[in-house]
Amino acid sequence: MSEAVIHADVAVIGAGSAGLVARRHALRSGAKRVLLIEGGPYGTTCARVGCMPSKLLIAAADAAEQLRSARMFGIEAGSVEIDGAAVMARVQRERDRFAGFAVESSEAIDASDRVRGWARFVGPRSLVVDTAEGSVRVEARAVVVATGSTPWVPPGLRGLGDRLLTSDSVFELPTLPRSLAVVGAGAIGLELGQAMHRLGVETMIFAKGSRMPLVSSEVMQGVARELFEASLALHLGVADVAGERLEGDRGVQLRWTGADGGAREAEFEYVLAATGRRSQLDRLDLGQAGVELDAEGRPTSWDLRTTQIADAPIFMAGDVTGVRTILHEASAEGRIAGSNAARHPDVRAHDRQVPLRIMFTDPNIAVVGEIPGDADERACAFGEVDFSNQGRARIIGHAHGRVRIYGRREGGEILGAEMIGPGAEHMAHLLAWSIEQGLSAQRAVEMPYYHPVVEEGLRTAFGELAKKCRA
Ligand SMILES: Cc1cc2nc3c(=O)[nH]c(=O)nc-3n(C[C@H](O)[C@H](O)[C@H](O)COP(=O)(O)OP(=O)(O)OC[C@H]3O[C@@H](n4cnc5c(N)ncnc54)[C@H](O)[C@@H]3O)c2cc1C
Ligand SMILES: NC(=O)c1ccc[n+]([C@@H]2O[C@H](COP(=O)([O-])OP(=O)(O)OC[C@H]3O[C@@H](n4cnc5c(N)ncnc54)[C@H](O)[C@@H]3O)[C@@H](O)[C@H]2O)c1
Repeated sequence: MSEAVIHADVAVIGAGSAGLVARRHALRSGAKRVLLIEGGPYGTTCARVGCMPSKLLIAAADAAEQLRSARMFGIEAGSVEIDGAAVMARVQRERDRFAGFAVESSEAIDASDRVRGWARFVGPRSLVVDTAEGSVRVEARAVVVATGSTPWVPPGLRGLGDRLLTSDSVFELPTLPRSLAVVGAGAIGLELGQAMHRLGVETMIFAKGSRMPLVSSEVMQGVARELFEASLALHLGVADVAGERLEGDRGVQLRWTGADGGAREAEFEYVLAATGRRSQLDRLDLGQAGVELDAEGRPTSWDLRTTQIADAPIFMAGDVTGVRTILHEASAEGRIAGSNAARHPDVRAHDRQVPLRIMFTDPNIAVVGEIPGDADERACAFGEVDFSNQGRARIIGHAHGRVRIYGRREGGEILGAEMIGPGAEHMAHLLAWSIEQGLSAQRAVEMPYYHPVVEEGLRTAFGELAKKCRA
């Protein structure tokens, strides 16, 4: 039987955040027919298993923490009782609401412009999609690969069966676990590990690396380690983390080698692998598209400003690139990829936004723009503020953390910032917008600052930076 063939101007593989935006922008840029191909569930990673459920769990943890910390203000809230089933029910209810909107936006697309199944390349412009009804051939003038990423689990944890969690499954738990080993201290490990700890789950966090995420200078590394090690059972620099599923309800026996070289073990009800994510390229057979691939199957050439793979009629956007693996960058890349795919071969380079990353831990960790290394010391300077003595931070009982703002010595242009502290998620936005506007440290000091707010700390750091710069 011959395969059905669908002709399209642009084929978008993946109905996640990047793919949905790419489809819209391909249509806006003149494509007449855009085909959206999705192999998994609609609803997007962000809404189903990513940004939204993780922030919902953190919101519950923050509520518990606020009650506990009320004592500092002379308020006795009594013992904090956590109803794990109710916590997870709210996470799931609100998550379903968010994911429902994303499902609706996919299902609103005309059925003839959608295919459900896993796509693979059979040529630079040709795909085969394995659908429930058989395979479909797609011929497109250009293709957008927006296939996202999936959790990676180290071999030592793969045999844990029903007691192994990843971010794909943890939000499905009917109630909070009694105890949890979180393997990985990146964005997922620290956000979820801290939330679980605050929700009364006996939590230990382990990571192979010995550095804290996002911040790069040694000073900020020190601040991050000190703050998080003081409040969490955080074990950095461990090796050989491996587990064994125990019988019945006993959970998991986890073994690891501590940073001091000593062998350790402990029992946990569940293990959460938060050990990084891998681009979903495996099903795609990109080699068949004539794209040059490295040893890990990734394209050797991808342009951040055009999103094009080498000079192929193929564009790549979102987590699959493995470069800027966060939501607003997936959307930005979707916009570029969609419009360039529609215009191909008239491919245009777009300026990318100032990098901005935020971890929703308490305190927040954030990094904005470019962080100069030690080698750039002659051209760049920094100004700092320590939040342990900052007015508003002391008032609200969150007097910890530090902000370091970097700028160019010649002219004082603000380049970037590393921050750990109260409200860093908001201050990071101010900084990102300032950098986008080309603001100098001298001008930033002259901006309005209400009193008393944590942003006054930024003025202190801008002031110190301005003194080190020539106007
Ligand atoms: C726990 C967690 C918390 C996060 N928190 C934040 C946060 O607070 N802020 C933030 O900015 N980012 C956060 N992120 C990251 C953010 O979720 C991602 O950057 C974003 O969702 C990536 O979108 P995407 O479109 O690239 O991928 P996805 O939304 O994963 O879409 C890819 C789609 O492609 C489909 N697909 C794959 N291969 C094929 C194929 N061969 N054929 C057909 N379809 C295919 C998949 O099924 C999937 O639906 C978080 C991620 C996680 C896991
Ligand atoms: N707030 C946010 O923006 C946010 C929140 C959550 C997730 N995310 C996205 O999800 C991505 C993935 O997050 P992640 O935390 O899984 O990855 P990550 O790469 O940030 O961190 C991986 C961690 O796992 C550890 N690790 C790796 N292999 C190990 C092993 N074999 N044994 C022990 N430890 C090991 C590393 O040392 C590191 O601490 C992030 O990079 C980000 O793009 C973003």
